[in-house]
Amino acid sequence: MKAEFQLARGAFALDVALTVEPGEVVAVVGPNGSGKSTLLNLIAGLVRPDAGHLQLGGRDLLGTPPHQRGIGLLAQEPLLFPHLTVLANVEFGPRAQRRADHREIALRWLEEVDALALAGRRPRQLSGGQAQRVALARALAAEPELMLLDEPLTALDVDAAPAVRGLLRRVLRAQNRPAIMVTHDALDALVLADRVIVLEAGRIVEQGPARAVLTRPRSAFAARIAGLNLVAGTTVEGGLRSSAGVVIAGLGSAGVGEEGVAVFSPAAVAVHRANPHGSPRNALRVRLAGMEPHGDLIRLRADDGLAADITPAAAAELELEPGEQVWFVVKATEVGVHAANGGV
Ligand SMILES: Nc1ncnc2c1ncn2[C@@H]1O[C@H](COP(=O)(O)OP(=O)(O)OP(=O)(O)O)[C@@H](O)[C@H]1O
Repeated sequence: MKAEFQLARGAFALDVALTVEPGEVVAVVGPNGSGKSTLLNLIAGLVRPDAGHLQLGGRDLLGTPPHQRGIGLLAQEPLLFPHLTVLANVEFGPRAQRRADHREIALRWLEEVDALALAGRRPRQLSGGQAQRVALARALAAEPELMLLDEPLTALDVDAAPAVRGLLRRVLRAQNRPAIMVTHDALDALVLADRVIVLEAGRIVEQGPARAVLTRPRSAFAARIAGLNLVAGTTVEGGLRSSAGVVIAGLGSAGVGEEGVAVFSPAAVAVHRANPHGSPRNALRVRLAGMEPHGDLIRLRADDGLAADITPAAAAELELEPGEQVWFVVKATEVGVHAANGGV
């Protein structure tokens, strides 16, 4: 997909050029009002730009109405047709395209999203996570050339989100169709996207591989949503082996032997001068590179990029100096281990 849009609407102006390669998943992040929804709506054909162009699979789409663009949308809410069964919902797209094999297509996609057993139910008989899986199957059954995802996990509760995130990752990766996802969640960007684009006031201010943008953010917004500790490596039973060979115990649904990432918040890190032997925690030996104020806390930065947020009192007590070796200690229950995409 290749797009360029200019749009002025009162005080808001959008000016964006964007190319998404086949099979590539791009996450769009940015502050409220930066134009993320407007960008998705321009691509979907729900908003018309003042100028620009949009090419998808060799077709020029700007004059094409939304339903003929071959673009699928997964919104925050599943928006299933309440009076139709799950199967009929998923069959809707291929039926509208007069595909003789609409039933087979629908069953295949329901199977793909682990929802075959739900085929005979009505949407009101589904949990939030089940409904979102069915909505994904419905979008993909129409075989769109491009998928748009608008905060697809936001409406799910914390128990349902990991399974749907894992499913999205599997399904999006298995596809050759490009996808663009708006999200406010650094983890979604990291796990699902190859590339992250940061939008501010209608313009792209930063873009790059998800891990690079989230660990070395250059824009203020990326810095705000990022700030997570990320350790790349290979998933092992109960954790991840970093590329430096250190095993970090954590929780997650990733399989074993996958390219992955361990994620934890700087606030979950305790800092010790000596190795707290015998503790059932992860202890990572690091060299301090710097210290800076971070809200009411002090952020310690290690030379491998890891960060720890500790109170000024704790920092004073430790009498830390840059260049010193210390231990960053974090409980396994505070570490998420995820299979990861792009640039990890
Ligand atoms: N229908 C509309 N008419 C006029 N202005 C609009 C309309 N919809 C959005 N805007 C304005 O356009 C700008 C971009 O809004 P948009 O919804 O695209 O941002 P967003 O990044 O998706 O924000 P959020 O994260 O809050 O969803 C905002 O200044 C908003 O007030």
